[in-house]
Amino acid sequence: MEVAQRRNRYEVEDKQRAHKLEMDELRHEFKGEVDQLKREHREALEAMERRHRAELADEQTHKSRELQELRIRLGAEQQDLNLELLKKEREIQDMRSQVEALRSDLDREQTLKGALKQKITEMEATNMTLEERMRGLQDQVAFLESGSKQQADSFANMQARLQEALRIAEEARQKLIKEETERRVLFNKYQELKGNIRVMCRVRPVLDPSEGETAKITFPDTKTSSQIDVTGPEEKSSLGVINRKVLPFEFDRVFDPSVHNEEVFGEISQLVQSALDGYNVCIFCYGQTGSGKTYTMSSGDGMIPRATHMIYDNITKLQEKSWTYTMEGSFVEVYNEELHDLLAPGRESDPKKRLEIRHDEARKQTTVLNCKTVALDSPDKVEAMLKQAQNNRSVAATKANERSSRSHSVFILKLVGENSATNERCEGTLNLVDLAGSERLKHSQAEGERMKETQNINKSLACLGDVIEALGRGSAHVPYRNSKLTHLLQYSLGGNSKTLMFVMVSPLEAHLKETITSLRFATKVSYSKRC
Ligand SMILES: Nc1ncnc2c1ncn2[C@@H]1O[C@H](COP(=O)(O)OP(=O)(O)OP(=O)(O)O)[C@@H](O)[C@H]1O
Repeated sequence: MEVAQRRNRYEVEDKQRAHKLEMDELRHEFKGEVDQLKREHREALEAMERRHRAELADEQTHKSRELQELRIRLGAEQQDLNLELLKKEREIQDMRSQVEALRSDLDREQTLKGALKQKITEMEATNMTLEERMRGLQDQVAFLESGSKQQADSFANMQARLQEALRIAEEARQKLIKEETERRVLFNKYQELKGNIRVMCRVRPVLDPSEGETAKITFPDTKTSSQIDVTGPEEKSSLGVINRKVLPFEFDRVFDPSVHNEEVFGEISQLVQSALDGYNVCIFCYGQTGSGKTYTMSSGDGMIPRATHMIYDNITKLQEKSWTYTMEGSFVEVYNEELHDLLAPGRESDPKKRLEIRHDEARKQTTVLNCKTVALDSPDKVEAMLKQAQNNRSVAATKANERSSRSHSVFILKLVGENSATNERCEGTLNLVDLAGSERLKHSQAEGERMKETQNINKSLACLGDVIEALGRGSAHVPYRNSKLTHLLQYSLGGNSKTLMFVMVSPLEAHLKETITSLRFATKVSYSKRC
């Protein structure tokens, strides 16, 4: 049993060993097969990968070639499109220019159409007028053909009507001329009622604050503007009280500093009219240096240019009343009681050409022998003349120190009017006088030439005051011959002449004394006419 068991065990162990060998062999075989399969599989995979890679590379090459081609094609197409776009833009531009051209053509056409329409309207109107005229002519032809009796009647009728119209026109003209003569008489009466001597006062404005303190000047009469009140300098009473009196002055008119030359001329224009009507007129500007005499008289819009412009206007209007005027101007200066021609300076140094005053007693007219007169047939000539006189005065000023304020200048305007219908004649003179500065220099301070000048100015201004005063009082003796100025103006101061004295006043406190002296002088002149 044991042997059987052992044999069995040997057999089992043999079988196990054989099985194990078999198993190992099988395992070995299997492993070999698996490795082989793995190798084959890997190789197949690798081959497949290589193939796929190659295919992918081929595909990529193919696709990139296609892409390249596509890009090239797109680039070409883009270029074509750009070219097309440029072409279109050029076409649009061309079309725009065409539209513009068409539009301006249209505008032109429309303007042309408008003009043509207007022409047609005008031609239609002309046509109508022509048709009317033709009808009239046809009527005339018919009338002429209708027998001479009717024609003669009609002609006589027309002539009678024409004569009647001419008679009425002549009557109206005569009436107009007569009315002008009457107007002159009435106007002169009105002027005489207003006074043949008038005194007005003008206060100039302060030109700059640096001029100094202003004087206390008031204008209480706002209705008639005829009063000026000046607060005088300080005065000490007998009791030692210091006081300032208000000094009232009254004139025909007082112009405050705000008044312009235009308004001042409004007051004197009636006197200019009187000169045109054949009366002699004198307008003086009196006052201390710098008070505004030259500004009022001969500045660009002063009395002289305004007066001449007014005269030109009126002369033109008077032509329809058969009046024709000639106007002549001269400009002289009275310096140291001697006459000088401001339009021909230096001529009087020749004794034969010295200026001399000649009076025509019968005509009551004055002429200055050897004095240059200028025919003033246009306003330009007046301006040129004023400029020349101004230049000549300035030349003299450098020679004789402030000559303009130390001499009297007289602008003489002679106006001669003739009426062809009535044979009336009138001769008037307008004298516009810018007097020398009226400030009183103390004689002790002035010497030599200056003293002579001062004496002459004081004398001539006092003499002017005396003459006007004597005329105002109606005195039998008027001292014209006491000064060159009054002698020159003799026929423009007396009789039915008109005189206006402007007293010019400075607004400054520093000039207060001169202001009061000037106002007193003017009051003396003004009161005399009321006596
Ligand atoms: N009403 C005014 N309005 C404005 N400025 C004025 C007026 N009046 C005078 N003036 C000015 O005052 C200054 C002095 O005036 P203007 O020369 O007329 O004085 P005048 O009295 O003529 O002096 P003179 O005797 O020295 O010639 C000038 O500069 C002028 O322009």
